[in-house]
Amino acid sequence: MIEEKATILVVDDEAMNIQIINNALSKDYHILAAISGEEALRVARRTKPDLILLDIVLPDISGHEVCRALKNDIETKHIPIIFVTSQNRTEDELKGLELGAVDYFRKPFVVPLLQVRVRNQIDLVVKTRALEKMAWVDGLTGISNRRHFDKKYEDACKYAQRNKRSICLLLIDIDYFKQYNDHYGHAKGDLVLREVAHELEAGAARPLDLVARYGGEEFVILLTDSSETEGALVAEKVREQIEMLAIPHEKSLIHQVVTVSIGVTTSPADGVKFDHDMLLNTADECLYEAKASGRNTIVSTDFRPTVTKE
Ligand SMILES: Nc1nc2c(ncn2[C@@H]2O[C@H](COP(=O)(O)OP(=O)(O)OP(=O)(O)O)[C@@H](O)[C@H]2O)c(=O)[nH]1
Repeated sequence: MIEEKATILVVDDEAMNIQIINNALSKDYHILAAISGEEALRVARRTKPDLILLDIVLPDISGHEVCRALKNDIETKHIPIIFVTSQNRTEDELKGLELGAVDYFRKPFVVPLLQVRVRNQIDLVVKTRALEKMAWVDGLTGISNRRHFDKKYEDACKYAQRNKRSICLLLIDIDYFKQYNDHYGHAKGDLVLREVAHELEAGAARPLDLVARYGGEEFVILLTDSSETEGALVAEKVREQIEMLAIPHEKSLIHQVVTVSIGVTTSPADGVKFDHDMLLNTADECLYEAKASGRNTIVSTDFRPTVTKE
């Protein structure tokens, strides 16, 4: 379920039509209104509504153009659009559907029909989101899984290159976890993975930070728009927080509690193209060094990955 009321953007240049739709739907949904095509684009980009009811004839650009623009924008292409119009020409209906609208209905409104068709679309939005979430989430820890990380990582690298920003990668590995499992059992090991994941999320809590389970007992944190100093600060904070959880680990060779080692690296901030896999390799090398230098520590480098030619 969408926890709060779903938001529907109603685009119509006639106040009376907006009023009718508002009366029919506002009990169950949060209604936003726009009276022109340009306003619709602005509101849709800013608020990302769950559904758009879009008139075709508008005073500036047509509803078809609004639909095309929204479907061409990565931020809004997923928003379902229902055309609502007094035009009843089949070619208009066809054009709307071909542009990516999910449904089409005609004025004057039959209110119960409007309500049912809107509810069906919102139900679909809710189910799709639940499925997407399942596909992205690691079942054991509830944080993002590797697939989600891979996607977000690619997007973040492109963003960094385009905008001359740097991103930070932190690879985190639990120390002597095999010994932990062997001594305390796999179920207790699972609990540790959950606690560590929780602590990582608390330590990298900015809206654009991403914490994911990278492999068995390995995690990754992606910090968008962050310098090497910031990356090292976050790494040191989470390392310390995990140590302070004081989860007993009798078989650890360094400490009698669960600890982590962390490799940190940062991408170039000058917009130069870099090899995304190599950045990950660099973080992995740092992690290896952190393990080799005694564990329960971080190793950070400003190593610049090899520039790729394109
Ligand atoms: N409980 C539990 N254990 C897991 C899971 N996935 C991987 N592991 C365990 O994680 C352990 C990883 O062990 P190693 O790669 O040898 O690393 P380590 O013992 O932590 O040693 P260092 O990294 O060198 O400190 C293995 O025992 C895996 O079985 C999981 O989902 N649950």
